[in-house]
Order: sequence, then structure tokens, then C-alpha cells
Amino acid sequence: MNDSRDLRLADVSEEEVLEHIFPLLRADHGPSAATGVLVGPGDDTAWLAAPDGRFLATTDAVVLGHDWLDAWSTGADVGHKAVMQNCADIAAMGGVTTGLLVTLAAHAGTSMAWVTDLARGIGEAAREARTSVVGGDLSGADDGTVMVSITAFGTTEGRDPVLRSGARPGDVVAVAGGLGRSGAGWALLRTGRGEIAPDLVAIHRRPAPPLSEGPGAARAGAHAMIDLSDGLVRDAGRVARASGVVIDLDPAALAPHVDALTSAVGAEEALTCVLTGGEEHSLLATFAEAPDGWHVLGTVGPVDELGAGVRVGGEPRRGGGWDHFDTSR
Ligand SMILES: Nc1ncnc2c1ncn2[C@@H]1O[C@H](COP(=O)(O)OP(=O)(O)O)[C@@H](O)[C@H]1O
Ligand SMILES: Cc1ncc(C[n+]2csc(CCOP(=O)(O)OP(=O)(O)O)c2C)c(N)n1
Ligand SMILES: [Mg+2]
Repeated sequence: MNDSRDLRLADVSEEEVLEHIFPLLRADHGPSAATGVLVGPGDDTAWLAAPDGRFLATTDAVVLGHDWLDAWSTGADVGHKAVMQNCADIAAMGGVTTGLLVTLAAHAGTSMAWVTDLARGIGEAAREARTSVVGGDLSGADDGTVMVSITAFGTTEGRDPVLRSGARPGDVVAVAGGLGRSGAGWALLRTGRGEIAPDLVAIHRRPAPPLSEGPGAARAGAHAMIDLSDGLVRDAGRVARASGVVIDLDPAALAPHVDALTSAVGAEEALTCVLTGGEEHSLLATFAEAPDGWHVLGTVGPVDELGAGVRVGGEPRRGGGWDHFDTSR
């Protein structure tokens, strides 16, 4: 196992795979949420502290061909993104991630080099998020199938979580992080133009959610919050419907985000990316008053005759954004 470069999963035992990846997954940071890990990987389960007696739990899976292509993303990119997707969900509740479970289901022909790279990316992202992998599972899969599923646990540090349902008329709606960059990077990759904007492609491969802004928003009194995984309009719509309000996005507030993408993808595609681009994992929240670090995008109003939902410059806006089972693509 010293040189894993040419090996496939079929050539090694499960124990050897685990022995190989454990060191890559290990947390090496000082005191943090990871200090709540009482028993880590290696036994039948992990054992975690839940200091305030309650914890957050979420899971997200990614599948080769549906969520990434090997031509676009390395194993490390896939691992990094899978971790960040989960940590963004924890942050969107106002929480801090305390531990991760990682499941890999892969066909026997999967190269050990890819698995090693995946583990490296997971470990790197976990350390960036100041958390650690506490366990997981390995499973076989049919030829061509590779799936990575991550489950994250988190703590709200004694606060109540920030739900999607708390937005109130009179609030502002604001974002921490960018808009449409991952979607623009994906559009460039799809059309073989990735070299036009390596920064956008990098964000698509490895989203960088502003994780600390989640608990920050909770401390600042956020009324509602969500992470932007499926596109601004779609995800804002989830907050609007859960809260029974209208969210009106101001085109002038969106303009700088659109302008930032225009040279790479053109003005029309830039607006589409900002409104509907997925996998950004920025945080969208509503507040009585937005704190520093948050960019106000619009306002929250009472339901009107059209019902709860999203408007852009007062105009109703539906559709767009990511749906896994949309076969019209
Ligand atoms: N297969 C499932 N079984 C039970 N609950 C699910 C399932 N899929 C999604 N959910 C729940 O539905 C909600 C929305 O899921 P999802 O859109 O995946 O959230 P997010 O975009 O934040 O990851 C979440 O609360 C999630 O836990
Ligand atoms: C090969 C490939 N096809 C499509 C996409 C685009 N894509 C996949 S998932 C997704 C949206 C977010 O994923 P999801 O699993 O719905 O995240 P969640 O809402 O559960 O956090 C997008 C835009 C991609 N990254 N790679
Ligand atoms: Mg989410």
C-alpha cells in the first residue's frame, strides 16, 4: 500500500483502504468543535458530546455523472465540495459543525489514487471548517457508479436554530458570500470554456461558504436563513413559503453580482446565474437590520393576492434553479 497509484479498490482489502485514508481525514487543529469527539473512527460508532443536549443533523450525497464529472473535478474537489455542502447546511441553521460521517460506495475498478485524493479533499475541507470525520462506511457499487454521502452533526451553541420560517414583513433579505459564481463556472465547463474564468471554475469545484457568518447571523438576531444550493430564487422561495411572506429582490442590489460575471459569460447568462445558479452555498438570511458582512438584496413584505413567493423588482418570479429529477435538461 506504499504506492497506491496503480491500485484499484479490487486489489486491496477494506482494512487497507481505511488504514490508508484515516491519516488523511484526521483533524490536526487545536481546540474547536472537534474536541467534542469522544470516540472517533475505528470502533462500531463514533461518540460525540452534545453540550447543550440538542444537535443539528443533515446529510447530502453526490453521485458521479449527476453531481460531478471526473473530467471537471478531481477526487479532492469532490470531497471538498461534499463537506462544504453539509457544513453550509449546518451554518444555515446558525450552527457550527461538530462531526462528519463519510460513506463511499464505489465500483471495484475505482482507482485507489482517486480514493486517496477524495480523502485528502475531505480532510482539508473538514480542517477548514474546524471539524473532523468521526466515521463512515465503504460499500461496493455497480460498474461506473461512485457515490459519496456525507452526514454532518452540529451545535447551535445553546441558541435556538434559525429556521426558514421566521422571516417577517419589514425585514431585509441579505446574502453573505457571492451569487451565481458556481453556476457560471459550471456553464463554462459545460461548454468547454473553463479557461476563460478559472476563478469561477474554482468556485464551482470548491464552493467556499462563509461558514462563520451562519452563527454570526444567529447572534445578530437573524429571523430566517437558508444556504443557496439550488439557486437564489428557488431557495428564497423556500424561505418565503415557509414564512408566509413575499421576498422582493431589488435588481439594483443584484447588479454588482451580475456585473462580476458578465465578462465571463455575457450579461444574459450572468443574470440567469445570479438568479438560478446552484451550488454556491452562500447564506441568505432575513434581519430587522443586516449586520456587517451581509449584502442587502431586497425586502420582505406581507403576502399579496399572488401568495407567498419571490418577486424581482416587484415582478413575480417562478421556476429556474436546480431540480435533480428535471428531465428537460
Ligand atoms: N429522502 C429523504 N427523506 C427524508 N427527508 C428528506 C429526504 N430528502 C430530503 N429530506 C428533507 O427535506 C428537506 C429539504 O431537503 P434538501 O432540499 O436536500 O435540503 P438542502 O437543500 O438544504 O440540502 C430537508 O429537511 C431534508 O432533511
Ligand atoms: C455532472 C454535473 N451535473 C450537474 C451539476 C449541477 N448540479 C448538481 S447538484 C446541483 C444543485 C445542488 O445540489 P443538491 O444535491 O440539490 O444540494 P442540496 O440542495 O441537497 O444541498 C447542481 C446545480 C453538476 N455539478 N455536475
Ligand atoms: Mg440547505
